[in-house]
Amino acid sequence: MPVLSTSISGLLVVTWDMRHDERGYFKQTYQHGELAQALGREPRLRQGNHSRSRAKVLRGFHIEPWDKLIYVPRGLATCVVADVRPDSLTFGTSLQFLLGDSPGRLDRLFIHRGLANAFYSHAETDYLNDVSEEYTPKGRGGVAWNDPHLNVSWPDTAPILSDADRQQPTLSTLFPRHPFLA
Ligand SMILES: Cc1cn([C@H]2C[C@H](O)[C@@H](COP(=O)(O)OP(=O)(O)O[C@H]3O[C@@H](C)C(=O)[C@@H](O)[C@H]3O)O2)c(=O)[nH]c1=O
Repeated sequence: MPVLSTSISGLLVVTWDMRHDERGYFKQTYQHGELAQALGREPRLRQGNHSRSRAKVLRGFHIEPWDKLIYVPRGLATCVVADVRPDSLTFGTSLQFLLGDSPGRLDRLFIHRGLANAFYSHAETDYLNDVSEEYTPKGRGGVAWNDPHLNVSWPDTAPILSDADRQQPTLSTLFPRHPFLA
């Protein structure tokens, strides 16, 4: 089964073998049926996104009302997914993946709506992101990339950030009475 579960429910790693020959390689990046079996429902993909980031860019933790199936076909990115769902048993935990060209992996991550994800580009990096809803700015949120509770060990302490990502709130601001943050 090429779809692996993780310690965070709703976060799946989709991994397929590469077929190499004299021309290069071929690999599948996901298959609808395998994903449906792992999710226990039909995956829904309604929009495809592509961003290119310069080296040292960090696109910070975004919480969005859609599922995401991300892929880094070129470049190298440290991708972090954080559980910021207040009712989740793994609230406040995160998992880190090195995706893209070697030493990164050409895996896809399936990220359920409501989880937060962010990435840092070690080199110029292309980031593909298929999502389950068409874009609307309504309902988008975020968490500070350097939130003290998430305590992510990013490869850079002074990355290039957007204005919005410089101003994202901390978990303590979003959930002031959450018992896990006491
Ligand atoms: C997310 C999105 C943004 N936009 C616009 C809004 C803005 O003008 C411009 C750039 O938006 P942002 O600064 O929010 O882009 P960015 O910081 O790259 O946001 C992305 O971050 C990574 C971590 C993700 O996983 C994505 O889901 C998405 O949240 O593109 C769209 O037109 N459609 C979209 O689906």
